[in-house]
Amino acid sequence: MPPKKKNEETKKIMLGRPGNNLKVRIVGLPNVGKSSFFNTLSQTDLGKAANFPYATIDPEEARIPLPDERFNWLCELYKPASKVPAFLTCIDIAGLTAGASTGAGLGNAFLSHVRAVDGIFQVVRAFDDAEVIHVEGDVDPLRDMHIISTELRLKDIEWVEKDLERLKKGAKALGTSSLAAKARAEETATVEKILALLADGKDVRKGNWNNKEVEIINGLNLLTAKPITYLVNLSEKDFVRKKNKWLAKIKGWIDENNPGDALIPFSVALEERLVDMSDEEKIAEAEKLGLPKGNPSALGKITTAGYTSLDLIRYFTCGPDEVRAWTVRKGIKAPQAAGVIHSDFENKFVCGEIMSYEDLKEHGSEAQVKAAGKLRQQGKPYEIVDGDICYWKCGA
Ligand SMILES: Nc1ncnc2c1ncn2[C@@H]1O[C@H](COP(=O)(O)OP(=O)(O)OP(=O)(O)O)[C@@H](O)[C@H]1O
Ligand SMILES: [Mg+2]
Repeated sequence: MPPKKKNEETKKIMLGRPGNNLKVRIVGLPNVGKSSFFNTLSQTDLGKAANFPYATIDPEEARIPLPDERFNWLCELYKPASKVPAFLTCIDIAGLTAGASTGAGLGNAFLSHVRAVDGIFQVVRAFDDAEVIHVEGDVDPLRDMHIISTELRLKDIEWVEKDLERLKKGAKALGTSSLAAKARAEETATVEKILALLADGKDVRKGNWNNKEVEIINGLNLLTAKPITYLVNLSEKDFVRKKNKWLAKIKGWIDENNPGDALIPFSVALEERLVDMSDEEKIAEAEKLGLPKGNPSALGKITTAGYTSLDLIRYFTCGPDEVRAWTVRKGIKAPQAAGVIHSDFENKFVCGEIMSYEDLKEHGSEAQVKAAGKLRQQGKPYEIVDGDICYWKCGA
């Protein structure tokens, strides 16, 4: 008989911190449009956009509601007193310059800010505007991407080298035979593997890791393990005509260096004009510009991409008082998902009454979903599916 597949192999641990309140940080060179982007995203002037490098010094944080048709539909159905959509927490930051890993610009403080988040929105400047100073002298997104990627990697190398030193020092005291010594040797081998990958110019999230290695990587909280969504900031004109001399090259750079990372072209200049418009005005604007019917803003797409890059999904709780989306990490089990609402729901978890969004949409009401036998009682082992509608039951 072939050996049974171990549970461990079928269930892959994810890179990154566990948890449901994950954050992305906007990263990029100075003066590429980060704060202006952040402002439009949060519809506030928190980011202090200004036409000079390093206009942003203190990080600013905003919670960005996720566009969500399922949520809108549920609100229509339940007509609740309170509506709470899913959010992505997004933070603005000062610009990063070449040499940051060794302390240039606002170097080390900057990199420690990046360490504190889970994902990265990297704003890449591809708009020409002589009025807006470029710290490197001219517009060259590939050079800029190379600078950021190098700084993040150099910082990781420094971090990993320190850890390796620590491991080697401790190893002597442990001797060779104990269990602890064996574990230490395994950890050292993994850290050496990480270092080799980084030294080869690759980002940690692009490596091939088994679960044990992922746990060690997660413990190190490395910068290049965090997912990146590349946001290419175009002039409004280029965004509208979907043409820019850099776009194909940027795509090529990502394919070569970080295959699979999302690339989203947008225009901060256009977003700034749209931000004060009503929905109808935005649709009219799209028509005027010759863009596809609907809202011409890329912000919804960007927020969704950031959320997805963090492996986040959401479930809903619905009733006349409130329709609410709860963000959880993919792979989460029912009790932990319930615990996002209240720790008692997790500690005294009994079961969940769960239906899928699709079933509710098909049958039109909870009662009919129940009549169709599709409202199910789920126990502790149940893994939440994106779009589940849950009602938790817990003991006294
Ligand atoms: N697509 C665009 N077209 C034209 N100008 C733009 C575009 N995007 C941003 N700008 C302009 O670039 C300037 C710098 O923007 P912003 O302050 O947002 O940059 P930043 O990346 O936050 O800079 P810092 O690193 O200094 O905080 C602003 O004057 C802004 O209006
Ligand atoms: Mg700024």
